[in-house]
Amino acid sequence: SHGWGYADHNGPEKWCENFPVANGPRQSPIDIQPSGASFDESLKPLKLQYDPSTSLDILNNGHSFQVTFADDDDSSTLTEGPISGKYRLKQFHFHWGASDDKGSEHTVEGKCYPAELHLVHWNTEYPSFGEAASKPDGLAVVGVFLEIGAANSNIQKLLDAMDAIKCKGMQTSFTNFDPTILLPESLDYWTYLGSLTTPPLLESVTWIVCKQSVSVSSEQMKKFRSLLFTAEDEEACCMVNNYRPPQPLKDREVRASFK
Ligand SMILES: CCCCCNS(=O)(=O)c1cc(S(N)(=O)=O)ccc1C(=O)O
Ligand SMILES: [Zn+2]
Repeated sequence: SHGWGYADHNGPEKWCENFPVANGPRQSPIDIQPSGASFDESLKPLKLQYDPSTSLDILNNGHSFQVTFADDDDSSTLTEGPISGKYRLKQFHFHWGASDDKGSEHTVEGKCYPAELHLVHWNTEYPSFGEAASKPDGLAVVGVFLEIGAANSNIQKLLDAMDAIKCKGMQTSFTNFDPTILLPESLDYWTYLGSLTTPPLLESVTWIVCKQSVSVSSEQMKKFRSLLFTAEDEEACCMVNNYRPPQPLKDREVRASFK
């Protein structure tokens, strides 16, 4: 298992061996310090327009699970917010911990959340996702924190598919799903220039992290942890702690869309 992962032998502390950009100037995630963020009145509200008919399937990709969207037209897009132009939704996925006290990638004044949702979009200025992923303004990822509280019936729709994608490489149809229902009521956000949080760690992401979290119950978090990093024919390893810890802010500013 030479591939990257989240274990001691192939986890975040080792990624720089094959991906030297891991120590680059704009790595993600970061610890967000609200007192250090500057309110920018020029930041617009996020405009998320998703067509549920673009959702295709749900997949265990060996490092998370993702819902993949058809991105061959402008049916599901992100516009406004801190970005210019139009970005298409490609997939969303989550990061989570082995227990409720950790799991998010971004932290807020050192506070970890039990999980974090990422909605990945690519700039239609470029001909494809793969092209966009290598450009400094190629990707825009919306991050949403999950906080332990009431059970979330919208997240439950995803969890009901977990048994069908238990092992790496398993996927099943997941149609007619509108990811808007996963978002918090307020779309106030922090934004900064960063990177993918998994290899290849490309420094091509405009991060848009929502200030408000959404709820998930402790029982629902146990269902996330029922997934496996491993394929059916491998020794089972629970899919937990699939998060990268916060990286140095270096010469970057974090802006807030709200006072
Ligand atoms: C061209 C290579 C790009 C690979 C990145 N793909 S991705 O969908 O943007 C992605 C983003 C992220 S993240 N956490 O949003 O940076 C994590 C995983 C993946 C993935 O590939 O599964
Ligand atoms: Zn992610």
